[in-house]
Amino acid sequence: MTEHRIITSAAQLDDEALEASIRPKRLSEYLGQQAVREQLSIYIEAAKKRGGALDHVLIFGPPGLGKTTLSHVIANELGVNLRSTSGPVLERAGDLAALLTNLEAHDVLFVDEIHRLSPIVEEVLYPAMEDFQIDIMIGEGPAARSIKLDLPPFTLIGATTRAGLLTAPLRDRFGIVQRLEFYSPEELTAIVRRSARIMGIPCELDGAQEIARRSRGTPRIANRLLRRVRDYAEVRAAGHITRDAAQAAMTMLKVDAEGFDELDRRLLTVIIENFDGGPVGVESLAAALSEDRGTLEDVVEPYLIQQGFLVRTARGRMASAKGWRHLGLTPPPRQSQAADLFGVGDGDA
Ligand SMILES: Nc1ncnc2c1ncn2[C@@H]1O[C@H](COP(=O)(O)OP(=O)(O)OP(=O)(O)O)[C@@H](O)[C@H]1O
Ligand SMILES: [Mg+2]
Repeated sequence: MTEHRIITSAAQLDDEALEASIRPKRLSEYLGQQAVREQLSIYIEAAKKRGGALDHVLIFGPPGLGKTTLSHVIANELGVNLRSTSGPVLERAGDLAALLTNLEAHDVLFVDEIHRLSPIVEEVLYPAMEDFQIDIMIGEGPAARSIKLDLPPFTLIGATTRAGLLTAPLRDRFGIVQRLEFYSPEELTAIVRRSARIMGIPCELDGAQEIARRSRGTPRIANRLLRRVRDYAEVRAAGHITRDAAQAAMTMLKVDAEGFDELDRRLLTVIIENFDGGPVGVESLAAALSEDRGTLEDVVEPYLIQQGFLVRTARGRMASAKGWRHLGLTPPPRQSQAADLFGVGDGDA
């Protein structure tokens, strides 16, 4: 059911054609993420000056924040090719070896969902990352022997929503680690305006702001909401995205003032009504919502936690006082104290 969420941060098919034209290609078009951009621009320039490959880069953060985009931007800025694959696709050691031996000097190999690499493939990656070498097995049985192959110096860019699931030896081999943060409403406003300009949609500042505020800190959601608001505006508002048109469209889409949709509200409601506001374990919560645990942890919770509607404690999830109030409920005294004052982090709220 998550696939049908208008504000889902997972990629959807109908987005793809438009995405290609909207997706930033240079660092200067990559809005927000100030710290990440500053650091990377220095590392990229230094690598170019040295005439060497950029150090390996690990990018992590919730879905839709721009990990894939940033990887392409890095390759563009370096002026090299990007070869793309993903953890689950690389089933055998040979799959990775084939990719690696086809790289040109200083190319980028992008591995999406790098936390899902199989252990065998990961073993091949270690010497490749460290010494630009791989061991290949030739033949089978008693006659089999392994030969060492030299690789051109390359840059591995790994992306993941779950940095915590990476093995330590893999994590340690990345010289540059960048965490993407949720975007501010101002940054998202700039992203919406840029996308609208590229798509040729007249969009007023307060229309863009309204969309930005409801985008859960996520550019992918901002761009998706923009397209749906455009549809609405074309039919009801002469194609012009104003604040009123944006509000009306999002009311129709059941995206509320905080940018929450049914699933966000259902999650808070279930914690409050079924579990007295928590704490409740993620498994019980997933069962009560008939949702996949991974979806809750990767897609739904991070924004609710970042915005302080939900608190993760050692004993499970709790709705904060803000969470109660969002649903129009009065938080019990215990809730407002425990969750808001002491609940942040792993304390025993
Ligand atoms: N910094 C940014 N500035 C402008 N647009 C952005 C930025 N980051 C992402 N976007 C837009 O958001 C879309 C989603 O980004 P992207 O696909 O890179 O996310 P992701 O982090 O790789 O997500 P996933 O975890 O699902 O793979 C992009 O197609 C792009 O149009
Ligand atoms: Mg991606």
